[in-house]
Amino acid sequence: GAMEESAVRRCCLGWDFSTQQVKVVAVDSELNVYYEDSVHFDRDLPEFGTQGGVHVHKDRLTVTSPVLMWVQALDLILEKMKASGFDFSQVLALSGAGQQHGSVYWKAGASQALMSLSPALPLHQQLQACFSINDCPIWMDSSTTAQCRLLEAAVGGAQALSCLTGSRAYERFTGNQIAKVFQQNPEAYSDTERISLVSSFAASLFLGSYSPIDYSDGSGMNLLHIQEKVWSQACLAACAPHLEEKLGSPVPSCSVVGAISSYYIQRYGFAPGCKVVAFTGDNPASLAGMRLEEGDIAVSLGTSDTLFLWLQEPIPALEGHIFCNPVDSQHYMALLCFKNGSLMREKIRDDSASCSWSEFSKALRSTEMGNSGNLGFYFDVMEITPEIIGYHRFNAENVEVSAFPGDVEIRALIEGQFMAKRIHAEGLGYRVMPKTKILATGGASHNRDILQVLADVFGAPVYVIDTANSACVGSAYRAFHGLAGGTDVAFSEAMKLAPDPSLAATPSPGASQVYEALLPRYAELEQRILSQSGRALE
Ligand SMILES: O=C(CO)[C@@H](O)[C@H](O)CF
Repeated sequence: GAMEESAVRRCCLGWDFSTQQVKVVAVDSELNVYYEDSVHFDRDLPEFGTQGGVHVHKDRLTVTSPVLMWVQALDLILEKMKASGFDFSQVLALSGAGQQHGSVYWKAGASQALMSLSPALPLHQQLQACFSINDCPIWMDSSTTAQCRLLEAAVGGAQALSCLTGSRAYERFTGNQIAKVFQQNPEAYSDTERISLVSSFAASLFLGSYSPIDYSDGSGMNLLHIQEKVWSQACLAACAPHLEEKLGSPVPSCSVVGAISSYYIQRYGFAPGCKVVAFTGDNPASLAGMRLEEGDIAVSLGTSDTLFLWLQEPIPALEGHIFCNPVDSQHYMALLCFKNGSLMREKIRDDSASCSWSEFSKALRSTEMGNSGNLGFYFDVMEITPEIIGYHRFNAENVEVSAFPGDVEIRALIEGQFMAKRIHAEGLGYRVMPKTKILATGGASHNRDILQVLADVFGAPVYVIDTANSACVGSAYRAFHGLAGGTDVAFSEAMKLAPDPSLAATPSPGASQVYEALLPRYAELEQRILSQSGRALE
């Protein structure tokens, strides 16, 4: 009735400034998502001429996005929300996410403009002259290989940099991008009073002043000492001069960084006490949205497969990325990317299951766990984890063979993909625990027979979750967590009202015996293939 409709619906907002769009969700105090909206850069802001939200430059290595497009997208989405009658006065707090690694360069004097925004005007008209670089480097850029080599050399090599910052040097990581800006555009660099990540840039828009960089997204820069949670002086010095003063000090990801700027109170009707909780990277925010807990692992089965790990004691390596954990600042998270994901599964489905997923599933059901000792490695494109390409099949005696029968091939592909995931996750310090849950998402997570193999290989139950808005939802959850007291309250405690994921598969009896025997063989054969290709670990 009328009372319910008009009843106070306190909420938190979760934002996502991603590569292709700005998205927002409203989550009520029972942790239900009841509103969402989005602005797509290509479709809604065509004057910027982006494709997929980005500009790929002629050198095909440099990839940027216009910062004023992100600013204008926020104007648009707030106008859309206002036009739809969204009641901003009910927003208790907001947080958000940004595509990782991208960097925003605020021009000297910009903080004045941020602090004195006129509520009569949209943001983009007032921030036009606030950026020393208008085309921001983003995660798809791969033009900084030289800067990566210099940074690794400056700290004693790739493994040393990984121990210090959680990753070897990667072209997209922000420190290397800042180094390139300093080297190629020194005037712009010296005219820069503040450098933000996309996440802390977005938070700054809501704050009306510069928001600090959070530990978790800051871990994606090759600059933050992830154990000490301070900028590494050696990394800063190797990238650019006077960098620390342009970055400001990093903060725990659950920090309340301030109250919303009066600009939003006057222009949109936000409540004066609305809090801003530090924004973070889209992947850390997704970990929060999936409500990953200690011992859990999230497997996103997409074009490439991505693992989200919760780590207590990370083992930095030359593959994968370790970040400070966004919801527990004493712990860590890791990302591991496996490039041969669904495209590889579809290829084997076409070649060995006559293009049919039901034939594919039948083959999995008609073959035994362990595949009678047959093992396969299937990489149509150069794999990232580890760097292997091609098909490699071995029989129970570890003899390489050129082919398997169709159904053996199908099980060898799926068992191999999941054994690789477990082996490389454990290489970063992940350990399956009695309370471990595997959260599966993405296309292949709709195939129950594939999930059964996942449960068997890990010896843990598999749950299916929907992660369509996970970065936004995770940001709204983090806003509630920040409101509830952040570091003093366990995130899982703040999340106890959220809906539970649905159980999809539990390990078959005898699974752990089968894979405890197979996993070391798989690891050994992987090393054999690597050494034959001259890429084995020393
Ligand atoms: O580079 C990445 C993570 O390291 C991507 O997932 C970006 O965060 C996507 F925005």
